[in-house]
Amino acid sequence: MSLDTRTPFDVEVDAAGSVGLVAEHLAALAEAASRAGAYAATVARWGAELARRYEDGAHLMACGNGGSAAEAQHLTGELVGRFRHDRRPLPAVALCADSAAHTAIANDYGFEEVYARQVTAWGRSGDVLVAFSTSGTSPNVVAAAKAAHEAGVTVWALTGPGPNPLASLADEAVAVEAPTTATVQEIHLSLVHALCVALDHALGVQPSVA
Ligand SMILES: O=C(CO)[C@@H](O)[C@H](O)[C@H](O)[C@H](O)COP(=O)(O)O
Repeated sequence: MSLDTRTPFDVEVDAAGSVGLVAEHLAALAEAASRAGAYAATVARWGAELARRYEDGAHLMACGNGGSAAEAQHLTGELVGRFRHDRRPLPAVALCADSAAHTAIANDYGFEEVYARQVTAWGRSGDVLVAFSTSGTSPNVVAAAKAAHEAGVTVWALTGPGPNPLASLADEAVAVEAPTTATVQEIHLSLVHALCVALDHALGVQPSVA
């Protein structure tokens, strides 16, 4: 076992050495965010469309890998729970969250099928699949989009720079122009919140009066 012999002073020096890298990361985010207004019209339309579909009894599914799996769960958490203001729970499922189904499908049919099979199980005409992939090439997310179309489910994709296979396959896509996976993910998270803003507006959700 090796002991860390650094003093608190050394650690401060190390931290100072990374300040430039941190600032660079944040500058890339600010730069990407400054261009994200270009996605506003699409996300606002998705919010209004989702509200209309929820009124008709539709469901939302979301999927992605790694950080994008977390984005998928973040979105469905906002919908089943709430965003800024109290409202009824909205039906939404993150397909990455069922570990038993996920591992069984991966084990028995292959990893590419983990989302497609769940989309086929749950998806009904009029539902929406929100598919996250920073590369737009993840085979399991692309397969989910194909399965969605076979089931009459609308696909909205959030990806990194286009063109990419998922964006091309989706009914509509926001292909975020950003230099790294991390920055694309950070803009995707903002767009998840923006979608909730648009949805709640379309549903007429108001701050509750205390
Ligand atoms: O979060 C990160 C990197 O920031 C990683 O976990 C990343 O999400 C994974 O490498 C994913 O497998 C990438 O897949 P995708 O976004 O290209 O579909």
